[in-house]
This record gives sequence, C-alpha cells and structure tokens, in this order.
Amino acid sequence: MKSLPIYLASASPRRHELLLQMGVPHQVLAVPAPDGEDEPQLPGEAPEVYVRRTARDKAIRAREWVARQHRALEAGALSLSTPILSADTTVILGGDILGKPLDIEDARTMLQRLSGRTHAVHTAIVIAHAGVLLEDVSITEVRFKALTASEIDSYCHSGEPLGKAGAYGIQGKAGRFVAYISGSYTGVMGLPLYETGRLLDQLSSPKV
Ligand SMILES: Cc1cn([C@H]2C[C@H](O)[C@@H](COP(=O)(O)OP(=O)(O)OP(=O)(O)O)O2)c(=O)[nH]c1=O
Repeated sequence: MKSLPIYLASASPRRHELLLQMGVPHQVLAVPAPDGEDEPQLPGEAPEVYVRRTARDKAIRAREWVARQHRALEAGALSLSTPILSADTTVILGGDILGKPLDIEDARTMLQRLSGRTHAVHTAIVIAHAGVLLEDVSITEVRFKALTASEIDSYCHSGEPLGKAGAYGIQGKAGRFVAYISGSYTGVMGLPLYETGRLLDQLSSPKV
C-alpha cells in the first residue's frame, strides 16, 4: 500500500478512526456540507448506484473545495496532487433506502422496521486522484433480532442513532441487536478496510 498521505473528505469520526486503524497517514478535510439532509434518491435509481453517486459527489465537491483554497495552496498547507478519499453508507430494507434519521421519532420508526429482519448496508468509497475517480462498493447483509419497545426506546435515548444511516451503530450499543452479519463489519461502520486497501493499492499501480 502507498504510504503517501491522503485527504479524508469526511466529517465521520468513524472513518477517521478506521483509517488510523489501517495506519494510513491522512489529513481530514473540513469541506463544508451542502446541508444537513441526505441526498435524495433519483426516481428508479438502484441503491448501489445511489450510494456510488453520493460518494462520488463528496469526492468531487472536496476536490473543487481544495482547488478554491488559494491561500492554503500557495502556502503549501494543501496540495492539489494529494489523493482524496470519500465514502457514503446507506441501509437498504426491502428496497427502501434508510439514511440518517431526522430526529428521535424517525429513528424509532427505522428501528421498528429493522427489528427481526435482514437488511443490507452499502458503503461506497471513492478516491479522486490525478483527474481520475477510483471507486468500489461493499455490500453487507445484517440481521437484527426482534427488538422490544423498551429496547428501541432506551436505544433512541442513548443518542447513538442520530447521524448514522439506519439509525444505529454496529460498533456501539446496537452491536447486541445484530444476530447475523455477512460481509464487512468495517463497511457497516462506514469504511470497508479491505476495499479501501485495494483502492489505495491501485494508486501505486502504473495505470493511475
Ligand atoms: C449502519 C451504520 C452507520 N454508521 C454511520 C457511518 C456514517 O458516518 C453514517 C452514514 O452517513 P454518511 O452520509 O455515509 O456519512 P457522514 O454524513 O456521517 O459523513 P461524511 O458524509 O462527511 O463522510 O452512518 C455507523 O457509524 N455505524 C453503523 O453501524
């Protein structure tokens, strides 16, 4: 894997921690988010296509933001030649995309829907480098146990559901809701390490 530093275009502390876990030197870019809400799905757009598009949009937005930081570029604090990594995570249940809950009530509804059922977690990752976008997606199947009303209630009041796709974090208290998982645990958390490592390896290949 290339040891050159990269930029992480993400406000997600999980993604930063997972890159640290991989030992990838990186700097988190403070790219302003367009607004608090998730990007809407286009009519007829498949979940995998949606998640790839939203991850690509984040990388492109970050690249354009870096290009506008004239002072920092001149001072050498930022560089246009540093690869930019972005990601997007979405929960899919019965064909519906569950993004981040708007509030506790929305979180409660999502958790009620996930209870006792199997859903998929899609995480797309994109690296923008030298005018090229490298991308991959990890798809993981997750089955939740049947949740009681009081489990949902106390989880909603833990504060964990907000800011997370599907209103849960597998790495936190919701870990006990997960009866079965097939795929990538780190992909569910927001940055699949295997696929990320593979994309970083491609950066050092002569094709890029
Ligand atoms: C399902 C699940 C999601 N998540 C998180 C990962 C992501 O941070 C979040 C999904 O939202 P994203 O829109 O993918 O990412 P983000 O808004 O948090 O950060 P950014 O766009 O700046 O990169 O849900 C968990 O932490 N654990 C989980 O088990």
